[in-house]
Amino acid sequence: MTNDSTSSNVVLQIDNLESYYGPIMAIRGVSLKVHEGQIVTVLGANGAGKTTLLKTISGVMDPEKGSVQMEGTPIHAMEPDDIVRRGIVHVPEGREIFPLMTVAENIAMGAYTRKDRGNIARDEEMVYSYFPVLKDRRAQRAGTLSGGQQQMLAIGRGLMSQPKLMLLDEPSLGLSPLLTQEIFEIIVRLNREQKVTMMLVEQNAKVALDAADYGYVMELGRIVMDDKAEVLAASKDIQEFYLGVSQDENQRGQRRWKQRKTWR
Ligand SMILES: Nc1ncnc2c1ncn2[C@@H]1O[C@H](COP(=O)(O)OP(=O)(O)OP(=O)(O)O)[C@@H](O)[C@H]1O
Repeated sequence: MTNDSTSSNVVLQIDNLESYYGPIMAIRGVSLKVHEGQIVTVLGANGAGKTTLLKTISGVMDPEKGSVQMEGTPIHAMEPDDIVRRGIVHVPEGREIFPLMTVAENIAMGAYTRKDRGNIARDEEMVYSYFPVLKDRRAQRAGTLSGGQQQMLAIGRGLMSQPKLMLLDEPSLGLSPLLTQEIFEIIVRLNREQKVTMMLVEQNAKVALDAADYGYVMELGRIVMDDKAEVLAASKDIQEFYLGVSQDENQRGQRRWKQRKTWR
């Protein structure tokens, strides 16, 4: 099974990727595809290699083997700035906003790689239209924002580079279920309305599969399963390992699963 059921262009293609931290092999022969317009999720538990995969795509880490291609061009030997200029932006785990700078300054920083400087004010307004709370707080230091607002700022700053592909590392991390839902609704709107293709890594399989078109599951640095998001959401293995449903409990478990409002 590969992510080939759509005829749209392949934005990102990864083949047999291997990445290491010193002697530790964190990515073990990963291959995947992301098509234009899709939301693709990579699910996996702590330490599965999701962050390392995103760091290797965005050029923060160099792979030992394999290739990363964007629209057919190899990018795995490029510098991170050049990868941003080509249209891939990485919204890191923990947001990594600039805490002492204001919200407006953080957003302006997102445009640092842009050659076309003409439409920056227009794009700032676009970001504020998705995240009105940031507009209200644009003169406030970013470090004083709540966790959810910082996540919004990290996404907003990423949008300022005019990405074709946004890499999102655990956007739900540390957020309440309600805020997680709100952030994911905005991610889906950005995908549909601003035509930003999304690759998001998550431990929260429920929200990620609800939003995604296609999903890959990582374990110990490998892809162990991939399929359309709705097929993964219905799969027994996914329900058992990632959605907290025990198959041994049979009907009792099934009943409880149906009653649960959230799966995590
Ligand atoms: N800086 C590092 N030095 C050495 N090993 C690391 C480093 N960062 C991650 N690892 C190891 O690489 C493997 C993959 O880690 P990675 O952070 O990519 O996983 P993850 O799926 O993103 O998990 P998490 O959700 O906890 O971030 C793990 O075994 C981890 O211990």
